Amino acid sequence: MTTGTTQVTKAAGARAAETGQLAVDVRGLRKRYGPVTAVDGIDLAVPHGEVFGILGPNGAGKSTTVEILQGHRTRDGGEVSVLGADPATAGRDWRARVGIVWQDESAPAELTVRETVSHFARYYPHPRSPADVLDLVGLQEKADSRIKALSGGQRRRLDVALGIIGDPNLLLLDEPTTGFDPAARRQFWDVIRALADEGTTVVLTTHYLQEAEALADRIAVIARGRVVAEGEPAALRREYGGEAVVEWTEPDGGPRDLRTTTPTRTVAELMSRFDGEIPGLRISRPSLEDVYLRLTGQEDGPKSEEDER
Ligand SMILES: Nc1ncnc2c1ncn2[C@@H]1O[C@H](COP(=O)(O)OP(=O)(O)OP(=O)(O)O)[C@@H](O)[C@H]1O
Repeated sequence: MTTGTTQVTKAAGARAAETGQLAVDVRGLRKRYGPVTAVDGIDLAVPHGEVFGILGPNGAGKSTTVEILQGHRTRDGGEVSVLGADPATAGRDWRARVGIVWQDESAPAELTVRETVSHFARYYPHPRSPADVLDLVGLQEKADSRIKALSGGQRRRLDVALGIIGDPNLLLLDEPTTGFDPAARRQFWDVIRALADEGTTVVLTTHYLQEAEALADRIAVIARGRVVAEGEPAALRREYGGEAVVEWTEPDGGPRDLRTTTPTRTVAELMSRFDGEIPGLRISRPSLEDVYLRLTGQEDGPKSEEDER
């Protein structure tokens, strides 16, 4: 359910989209910490209404990038426009339109969930209704629970509730599900999808490939402070996936495999050679995980949900 205010601000987002203005427009972003180059010339273009994933291994420069978008970190170079303003100098009105999900929001443990959300709503000129927000994040049944009694996953959903109570046009999330168990992670994804369905632009960082693939319309893969690939998950797989592998078993029992960009032709040739079923036929394509590992040059691979069980 959306409030009247939500419709008005989302309509403003749609108008910006019509005029071709991007929600996030970053060009040549650079940031150093002493001798360490954390961000080394990043470009990002996120249209209104998109869920955009910044994916990369530890230390790639994701948090630094998002903190600059939030206006919480200075940059050394490049141009940054977020909802049409430079975060380094944007004022209060801009802050009210950008939702930030803090980790470990310092909400008073003795307050109830409803009291906390209602309290934070007062900071914003056009807040959403606290009841709608609790509904959206799936905390309506916990509305009268004290914060100290929430589970970790519920606590994180409260953090999201506080990030969206001001009815932002853009939500910026830095590694929102780190430390979640698989069930909590899936519930959290549902919350993000619900926001996206309402038209909220979402930029989130993650080092979980599966999370980026599940949520993002487009992904920027970053490594060592640079964007190494960008596009829709399926397009990335197509573009960087390379060849398919066709495997089969010869009549003498010998296993065979062939790397090819035309697996259909290979199978057609095999069909003309074999009478009936081709023994042991298997066609595999590189997964997005294979692509990600190659792009980021990781030896030990990205984290998966399984690692955290
Ligand atoms: N305040 C800081 N002072 C000095 N170096 C920093 C600081 N913050 C980050 N760095 C360094 O900058 C690089 C990028 O860090 P950043 O936190 O942006 O990466 P990240 O992709 O978010 O990593 P993670 O997934 O581990 O959070 C790393 O080498 C990191 O050690």
